Amino acid sequence: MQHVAILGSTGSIGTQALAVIAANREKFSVTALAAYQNDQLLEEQIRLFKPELAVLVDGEAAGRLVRRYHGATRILSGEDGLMAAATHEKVGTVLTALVGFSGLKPTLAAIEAGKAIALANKETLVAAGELVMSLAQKKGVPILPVDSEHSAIFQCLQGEDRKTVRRLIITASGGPFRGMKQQQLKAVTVSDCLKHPNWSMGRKITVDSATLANKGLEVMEAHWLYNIPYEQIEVIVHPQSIIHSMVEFCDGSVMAQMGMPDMRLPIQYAFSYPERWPAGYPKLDFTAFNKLTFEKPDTDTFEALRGAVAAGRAGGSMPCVFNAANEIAVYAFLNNQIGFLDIADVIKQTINGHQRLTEPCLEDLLKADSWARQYATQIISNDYNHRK
Ligand SMILES: NC(=O)C1=CN([C@@H]2O[C@H](COP(=O)(O)OP(=O)(O)OC[C@H]3O[C@@H](n4cnc5c(N)ncnc54)[C@H](OP(=O)(O)O)[C@@H]3O)[C@@H](O)[C@H]2O)C=CC1
Ligand SMILES: CC(=O)[C@@H](O)[C@H](O)COP(=O)(O)O
Ligand SMILES: [Mn+2]
Repeated sequence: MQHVAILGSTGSIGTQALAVIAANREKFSVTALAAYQNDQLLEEQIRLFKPELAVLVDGEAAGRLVRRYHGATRILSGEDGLMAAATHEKVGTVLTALVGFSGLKPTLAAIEAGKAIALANKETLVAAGELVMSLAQKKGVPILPVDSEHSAIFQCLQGEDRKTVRRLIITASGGPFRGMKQQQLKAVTVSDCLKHPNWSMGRKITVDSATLANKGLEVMEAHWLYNIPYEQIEVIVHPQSIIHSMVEFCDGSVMAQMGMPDMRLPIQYAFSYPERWPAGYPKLDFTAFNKLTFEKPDTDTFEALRGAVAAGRAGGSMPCVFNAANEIAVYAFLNNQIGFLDIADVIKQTINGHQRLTEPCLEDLLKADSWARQYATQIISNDYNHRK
């Protein structure tokens, strides 16, 4: 029986993780659930999964839940509540499915407390890969990938000697604007952007997929998860999202992991590893997908990918700053404060304004993150607000 905590239980990954658990009820006990403010959905989840602890970071939302709910689950709020869920003594595995930099502190706390991490929150590794991976190594806890590409690579690497890996090939769908040039991208709307061709996901990652920043974040995530230099990580556009990523070995042999674009698969594998459990999710029909195609990413048009890889290569505090600027720019875009192409521009300006720290500690990264958020917010209010 696995005792799990799900941080971000009301989101796209969180709800799919609970679907995996519901389909394998005898294997799991859901000990803690945490979300930001969706008290209605969290209450439903409490009634279904009966956790010992449920957390809403937002105090008002937690207050609403406390007034309505009178069962056995303890309800907490705020950052302290989130930390309590991440470190609950009965929990063995913590699924980190919060969105953004907010995942970092609870993930570090969970590792410190010796929990296995099923990691969906890629921003944690982007912002603080060195700290997270070295703490995990020190504590002897596994970081099990949930992100589909990293799960694919993890599966391809099973039983292989890491020294024989020549390169990781990360696939990208290309997003809803694949093939477009900057002139066309000037006019795209939030609603165009939220129509991902293959995956149904939260709003932030869906915008990241459209700018290709998601692929840049994933390159950094792979660098830290698999301890592999950037020169050995390649991105290839594969519009069908059937091959989830590949590993090329020193003899030229390439292993690929394939499947329907369905996050329940990698989520389940992160929970079941080292076992593989049966599942009733839709299976791949090769006659329906009889053409798998590949192209080079257009980094002149989708500049965020090139910027992310450059930030990753620069290292130190730069990836953390890239991530923070991206988060601010994405939410500004979602709030119609800036256009689609401005996202990459805000990131670029923030990166250019940053004095990189070479070996940042956690406090340095927290400062770099908040500096970048303020800087990017200032750019948006100075440079873009007057254009509207
Ligand atoms: N969705 C997907 O298919 C994939 C997602 N990922 C990664 O997984 C992570 C989650 O993505 P996704 O599920 O799409 O996101 P969603 O926006 O759908 O869900 C985010 C979840 O995190 C909670 N949350 C948001 N901010 C905070 C905060 N400050 N403190 C505590 N909880 C918070 C939300 O609560 P509330 O609902 O109450 O606001 C919600 O439960 C991201 O890092 C993403 O990049 C990776 C691969 C695929
Ligand atoms: C499902 C998943 O893992 C996402 O990160 C997905 O990869 C997004 O699709 P893109 O390939 O368009 O970024
Ligand atoms: Mn992914």
